[in-house]
Amino acid sequence: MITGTNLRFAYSAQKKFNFPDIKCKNGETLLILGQSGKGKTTLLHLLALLLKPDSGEIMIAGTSANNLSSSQLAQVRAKNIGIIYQRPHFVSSLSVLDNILLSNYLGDKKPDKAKATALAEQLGFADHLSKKPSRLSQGEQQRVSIARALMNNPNIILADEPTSNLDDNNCQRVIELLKTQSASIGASLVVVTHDQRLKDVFSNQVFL
Ligand SMILES: Nc1ncnc2c1ncn2[C@@H]1O[C@H](COP(=O)(O)OP(=O)(O)OP(=O)(O)O)[C@@H](O)[C@H]1O
Repeated sequence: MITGTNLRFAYSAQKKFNFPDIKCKNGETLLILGQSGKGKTTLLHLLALLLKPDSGEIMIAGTSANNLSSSQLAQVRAKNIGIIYQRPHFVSSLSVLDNILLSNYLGDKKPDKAKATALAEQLGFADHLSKKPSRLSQGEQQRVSIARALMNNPNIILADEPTSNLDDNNCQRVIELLKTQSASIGASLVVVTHDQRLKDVFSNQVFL
């Protein structure tokens, strides 16, 4: 479960955010909708413990992130959270498969090639596993980043605009996969987006 309570964050005196409270229990989904510039990525990065709020509290699996050191925050993140970034960051010299397996290394786990291959098949990019990420289309890269986020069976999956580069077919496929995967491992799934196509497929919603 992840909660964000009374979260405030400012980039500057002019750019301040006061976010609504967030709660997503294990096995549940939450859609956070907002137009461009409303702070969706900022909120997701706060929930991912990549940014520190000026006030308020984030609780991850019953532990408050307040007062944790940077190395403790990194540990909580690696153990609990799978993040799908708005723009995927890959190691360009590694293959798609090795980029996915990096999650296992970073999470202190043995590389699980069978799982990476199974996810690639489910997400429709199994033919590209040996290629360099730069040879894939944006939509394909987005699906690779989803596989990478799911590799360590996270308790919490945070997705930043996971469907924005996808056509309707792939949009449906990706959302189904995210929902099925998070339900099967009992994870909380939090999606931030401005993609109105997702409005009807998530029952819990928060608007920024
Ligand atoms: N590092 C930063 N320093 C200063 N301002 C920033 C920084 N990052 C984001 N902002 C500003 O904060 C606001 C919210 O940005 P954020 O990326 O969270 O919005 P968003 O809702 O995700 O937008 P989009 O849908 O366009 O990605 C924007 O006006 C942005 O310019």
